[in-house]
Parts: sequence; structure tokens; C-alpha cells
Amino acid sequence: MTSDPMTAGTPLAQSGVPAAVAVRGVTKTYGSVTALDDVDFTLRPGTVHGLVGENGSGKSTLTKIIAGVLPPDRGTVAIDGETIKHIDPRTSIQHGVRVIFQDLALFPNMTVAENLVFEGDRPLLRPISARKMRTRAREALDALELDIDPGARLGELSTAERQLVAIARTVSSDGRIVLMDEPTAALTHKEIDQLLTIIRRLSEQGLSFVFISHKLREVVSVADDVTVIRDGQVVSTGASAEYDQDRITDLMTGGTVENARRDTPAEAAEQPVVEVRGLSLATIFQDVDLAMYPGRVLGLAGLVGSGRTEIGLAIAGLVHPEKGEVRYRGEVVHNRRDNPGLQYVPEDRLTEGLFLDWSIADNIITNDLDEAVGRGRTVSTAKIAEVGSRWRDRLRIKTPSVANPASSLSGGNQQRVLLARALAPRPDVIILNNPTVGVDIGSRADIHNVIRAVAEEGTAILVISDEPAELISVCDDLVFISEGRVVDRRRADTLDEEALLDIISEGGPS
Ligand SMILES: Nc1ncnc2c1ncn2[C@@H]1O[C@H](COP(=O)(O)OP(=O)(O)OP(=O)(O)O)[C@@H](O)[C@H]1O
Repeated sequence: MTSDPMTAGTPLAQSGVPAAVAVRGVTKTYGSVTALDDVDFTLRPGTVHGLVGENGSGKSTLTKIIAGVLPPDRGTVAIDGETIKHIDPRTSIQHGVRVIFQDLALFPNMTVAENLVFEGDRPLLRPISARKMRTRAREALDALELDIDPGARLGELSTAERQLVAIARTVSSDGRIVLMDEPTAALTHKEIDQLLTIIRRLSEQGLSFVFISHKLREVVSVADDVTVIRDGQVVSTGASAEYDQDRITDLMTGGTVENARRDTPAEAAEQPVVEVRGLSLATIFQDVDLAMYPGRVLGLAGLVGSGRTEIGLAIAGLVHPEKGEVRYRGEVVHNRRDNPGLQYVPEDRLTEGLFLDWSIADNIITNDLDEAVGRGRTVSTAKIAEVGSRWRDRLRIKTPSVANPASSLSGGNQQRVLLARALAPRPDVIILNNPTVGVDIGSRADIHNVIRAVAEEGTAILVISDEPAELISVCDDLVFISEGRVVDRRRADTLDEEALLDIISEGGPS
């Protein structure tokens, strides 16, 4: 274990003022897995604290302990200088701790105002008046200088706006210590800037934030302090000025991560496996033409909301276009859902992806049941375990046993199970929607290597992504989508990140 002797485990002291949160000597195990091992963590009041680490390093477990959702096996949690004996969610909330989970825990069918003033424990017989609710909602939105209509239904807002409503609710309900897990995963670059500005402003007003993100650039820019966890242990903690992305990456992974660019193969000579012509659906996408070739990785670049996901879904047969056609090996396909040669990996693994109660191995094998047939032509549990273990090793899924439920994995490791499931039947076309969302930097390089290796084997791959570095590093060709239309096509090796970002944000060639 590499550690940073200068700072490892050193509490960030601030003279005279008690820490907003002080975690001391916390250990937490799940069965044979030690998720946290004697962890110290100090959140100074009025600061933003970036918490970083690879997938499965223990970040979510630490936030759950501070939020009182999980009891520690050993160690203590103090809030504002008061050590809390048996921390539970109610005590943590009473002390001003609020967690903004990735799913935001808001109510899409209620208005913004109703979401803002919702109190789960308010007696039914004492409802709040509509006028009071509007006033309180307005105040909460104004406090963050947000231009959002309190009467709008939450489900109609963009993800970024919902994120901001979640923060406004936290502030208006007297939250003072805010724990945010991957808050920017679904936001555009502009929305991320807006969110980070609001977080900075609120911290200057005295709120304290724990900010978990795999996007190290954001962490370095927004945080006052940084803590790096590796395998459940704090390997470094200190002022963010002492860190840059490279140093954090080294500390997280214990070594250097190489993120190579793909050696683009020679011009695609063969026939395309998939050919898309004139694909249109209402105002969502129009006249999309593209081709996917064996052994090549095509990137679909564009802003969130540009229509790129829907185009990917239409190619996968999960959304029905109104016009145009998709050909598979020259034949027009009518029901692509029946085609095991084509696999789609969704971005949202919790709602669209995994069977969380099933074992990791069962999740992987569902797509490749032939492989599970043993002697006597019955499904063999030994074979299922064998296939699961093979994929665990190949994608470095961090688990002591593939018999464990998928719910026992950290978010980034769940992402790998989804990928394994899609790759198991050896598809000849695979569509990956944001394949490394929520995945740490070391695992991202692993997943990129797997994508390249699968392409080498002859699979045609479509990668939908909003990460310029990812598109550049893994793709051969790029198609840019803006407002549902193809606005540009480039070979990836002719662009750098900046040029790519320019095309995406300007919505076409300059
Ligand atoms: N309910 C559970 N049962 C068993 N093991 C668990 C459970 N929850 C987490 N773990 C294990 O504890 C370790 C730490 O997981 P945690 O979710 O805290 O990681 P993380 O740093 O938040 O990862 P990610 O970046 O992928 O979200 C992992 O090895 C994970 O597999």
C-alpha cells in the first residue's frame, strides 16, 4: 500500500473551530470485505472537501456512515464537535447533514414548490397552505439565484435543474453539511460550471460539502481540501492546492495509468455491419446516416439532450424511428431486439441494467445461457461460476465471489458487470452508452482497453459519450450530433480534446 507519509491520516485542523464532521478510526466490514479500515476524515466548516478513490475504495460507505445510514463497526463520528454515540439517519439529519444521492430522491410528479417544502414527517392533518408553500419555495430558489418556476412539474425539468432543486431543498431545510455523490455525472459542461459556482458560493456562506467525483478536474477546481482513499484506507489528505490530477491519480491507483490513444486500423475496406440511412423520429433526430464497420469504434459525440442516446437506442431497436432504415449485414432489420449479435449497454445501470438481487455470475450469464449448459444438457451452476469468474478477472470486477449479489458491488463495479453481460455472447455489434460513467480513472483505462481489444477481435462498436478524452482515446471515427442532426464527421486521430469540445459546443464545424 502506497501512502503519503506527509499527510496520510492527518486531520485537517482549524484552530478553535470544531470540524463540521470529524470521523475517527472508523472501520466497516461487509462479511469478508473491509470497506473502511481505521479511517480518519475531517470536513472543515464552510469548505468543500473532495473525496476521491477508485471504484469500491469505500467513498459511498464513508458518506453512509456520516449520514447515519450504516453503523460503523468501530470508531466515532462527531458533528460540529459533538461525538454522536449511535449515529442514525434521524440524528444525522437533526445535526444538519443532508445527502444528495445520484437519483436525487425527488418526486417527479410533484411541482418544484411541493418538492422544496416536502416534509416526510408532517402530520397529514396539518397540511401547509398553498400560499405559504409558494413563498417558501420562492425564497429557497432565490437564495440560490435560480431562475426555475416553482409551479413547474419536477419531471419536466432538466437533470441539472433537478440537481439544483435538490440543493435548494437541502439549504431550505436547514442542511449545513451536504454530502454529494457524483453530482455532475449527467450534466453538460455549462451546467457543471453553474453547479460548481453555486457550491462555492454556498460554502462561502458557511455550508460544508463532501464532494465525491471521478472527474478529477472538477475536484481540483472546486475543493478546498482533498482526501484520497484506496482499498478502504486514507492514503492522503490535505489542502487541494497540494494536489493536481496526476498526483491524485497516482495516489488512487498506486501507480501510473496509461490512457493510450487507439491505433486506428487502416481505412475500413469491408462492408459495414450496420448501415443507418435517413433515420428520423419526430423532433428528436432527423436524417441520420451512419455506418459501423467490423473492428472499428465509432463515437457519437454531442451534448446531453442532442439526440445521441435516442439514435443509439433506435439502432439497437429499442426506440422505433418513424422514417429511415437500419440494415444489418445488408438486410433491413425489423425486429432488432431478437438479434443477439447486437448488444446495447445502457448508461443507467440501476434502473435499466442489472438484476440487483441476483448474483454477479447470474447477471452475466443471462445473455449467454448456452455457455452455462453442462453435462446432461442442464444448466450447470459450476459453469455459471466459471464464466462469471472469467469475466471478473478480465474486467477486474472487485468482489471476493461472483456468487455475491450485484447489489453488493460499488457503482463502478456494477458498470463492469453490465459490460461483461453484453460482451459474453461475443456480439458483432455493441452499442455502449457512456460506458465509463461513474467509473474511476484506473478502471476507465481498463474498460477502454477492453473496448479496444473487443474491436481488435472484429466487433463493430458504437460509443456514445460526453467525455472528450474518452472519445479521443477509444474511437476511430466520430459523428457529431447537434439538435438531432449529424453536423460533422471526423477521424478521431485528427482531433485533440479541445478541438472536439469546440465542435460539440458550437454544434457544427467552425
Ligand atoms: N451492501 C454491501 N454488501 C457487501 N459489500 C459491499 C456492500 N456495499 C459495498 N460493499 C463493498 O465495499 C467496498 C466499498 O464500496 P463503496 O460502495 O463504499 O465504494 P465506492 O468508493 O463508493 O465505489 P464507487 O466509486 O464504485 O461508487 C466495495 O468492495 C464494495 O464491493
